[in-house]
Amino acid sequence: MSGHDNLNHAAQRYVIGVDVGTGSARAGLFDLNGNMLSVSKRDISLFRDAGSVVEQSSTEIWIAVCDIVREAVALAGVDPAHVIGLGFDATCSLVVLGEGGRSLAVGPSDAPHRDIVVWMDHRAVKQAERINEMGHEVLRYVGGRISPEMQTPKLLWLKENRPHIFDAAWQFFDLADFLTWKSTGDLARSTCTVTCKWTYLAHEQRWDPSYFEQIGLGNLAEDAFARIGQRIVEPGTPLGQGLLQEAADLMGLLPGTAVAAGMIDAHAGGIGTVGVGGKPTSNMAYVFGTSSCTMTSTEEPVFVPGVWGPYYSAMVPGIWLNEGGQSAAGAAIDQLTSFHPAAAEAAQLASSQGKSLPALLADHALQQVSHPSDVVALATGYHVVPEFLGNRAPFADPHARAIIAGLGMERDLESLVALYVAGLCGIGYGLRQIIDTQAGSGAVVERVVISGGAGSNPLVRQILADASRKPVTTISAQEPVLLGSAILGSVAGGAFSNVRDAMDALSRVADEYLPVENELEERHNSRYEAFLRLQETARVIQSS
Ligand SMILES: Nc1ncnc2c1ncn2[C@@H]1O[C@H](COP(=O)(O)OP(=O)(O)O)[C@@H](O)[C@H]1O
Ligand SMILES: O=C(CO)[C@H](O)[C@H](O)COP(=O)(O)O
Repeated sequence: MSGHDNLNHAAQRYVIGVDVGTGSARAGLFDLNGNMLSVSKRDISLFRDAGSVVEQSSTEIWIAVCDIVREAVALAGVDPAHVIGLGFDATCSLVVLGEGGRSLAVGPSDAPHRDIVVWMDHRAVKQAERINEMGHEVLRYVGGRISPEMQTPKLLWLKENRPHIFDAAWQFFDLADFLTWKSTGDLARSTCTVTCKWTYLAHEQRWDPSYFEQIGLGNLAEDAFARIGQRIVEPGTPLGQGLLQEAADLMGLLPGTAVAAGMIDAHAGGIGTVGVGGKPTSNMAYVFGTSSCTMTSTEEPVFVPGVWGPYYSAMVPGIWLNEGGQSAAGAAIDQLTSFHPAAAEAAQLASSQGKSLPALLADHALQQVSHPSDVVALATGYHVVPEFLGNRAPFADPHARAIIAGLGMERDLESLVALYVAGLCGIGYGLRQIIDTQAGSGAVVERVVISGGAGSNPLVRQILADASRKPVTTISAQEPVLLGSAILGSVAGGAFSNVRDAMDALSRVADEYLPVENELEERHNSRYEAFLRLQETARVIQSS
């Protein structure tokens, strides 16, 4: 082959990344320089019931995923034979399937298509509390406390409340592992999913049966973990024989196309971003979508009470991860703004302009100032601790609740804008609190590298930099989370020999948002003090 042919050959190889977030699934087709040639998206349903039940349908998600992959290939106009690999990431939601992959109803509605307990479902709060009281050694590797967002409390809830479903279940999957199984028929689980959400000890490459016995899930251990994962592989590992014929037909790809072991969505955002500057340990990945996830990598394990981890090899291979963030972040902004009297009118205005409500509010805020950092002045008197769905870090407290301070009788759009800015500041102060807490335990970061739907807005980035006092960096990829899953596909497809090499090659710094250094710095410092005081007050009054 001539040099010219070689170049052509490289230019004609593509990879696909699929990201299943809470509210939508996206597929992006990339070349091997990290350029995204096409993207396709579908909204996915959330079914909510009384209490904190939140469910989804794996069938709906699978159909959406196949459709968007087919669309992305068609939009880019590439020959499917030139697609060398496919990677998946998804929220860490629990999929429950019976023999032959039949959907099992996970909740009280008994609707069989509702076979996913979504990550944000807090039905297992009591089970999590009981597990925490037992204090098993494995909890050291989840920040000291298991979260009801993780899978073992959810499995225990199923066993106690829907024993017929628990007994009938053939496989319990994290959503990303479900998608790779559907695509290839391979039951392997990813180190990322089982380490972060199922208490697999990746640093020792084993499950701990005594944990499962102690908490009342001993039968999962008795059959050598056949229902939750016997073969655990690194993200990016090629699975099975690649795409099955049926999946390939649905996706418009060739059977045998390499499929990579996947990742949780936040972690894909992490590998899509933290490689910039060549030093993942200096960078905190911040994935700002429905929730927010802070992902910090260290060479040695760092134990930070209240911050999930340390997890070995769960994101960047061969190093440790601490994961914090907030359960509701974009969702907190949505909830906060929905209470305001001007919300419905503003939402209509936004839709008439083809924007989301938060995007409209950000634009309105920017129109009133000469520099983005100045928007903090619009929020004067308003303070928000946006913990609508508990505190993920650094308190690991699912019972924590939000506080909104400073409300008057205002009904106008301006006050809604002010509330929105105060909400974003609150998200930024939560980030600052996590950065400070981790630094106190030895995990120091120099910058925040941002991704996620909410993180794509320039005003959001500037407010986060000002509130957290860290530079906020963006990478050149338009969709860093999709790039992360495409990186996995590129490794499985043989374009790179490992994830680290692919990260180095494909992520490039784009912009940097520096923390403001004029008198507004002091304004943020005093607002941060107010945030801490209000958060403490919320904790004190929680049970009264
Ligand atoms: N400019 C913005 N300001 C604040 N929040 C935003 C903004 N744009 C989007 N969001 C929020 O981000 C969330 C969607 O992010 P995305 O990453 O697409 O979601 P998913 O969790 O489904 O992956 C929604 O809660 C949305 O309201
Ligand atoms: O717990 C998670 C990561 O560890 C969830 O998957 C995540 O928080 C949900 O992600 P998103 O906000 O992007 O929908």
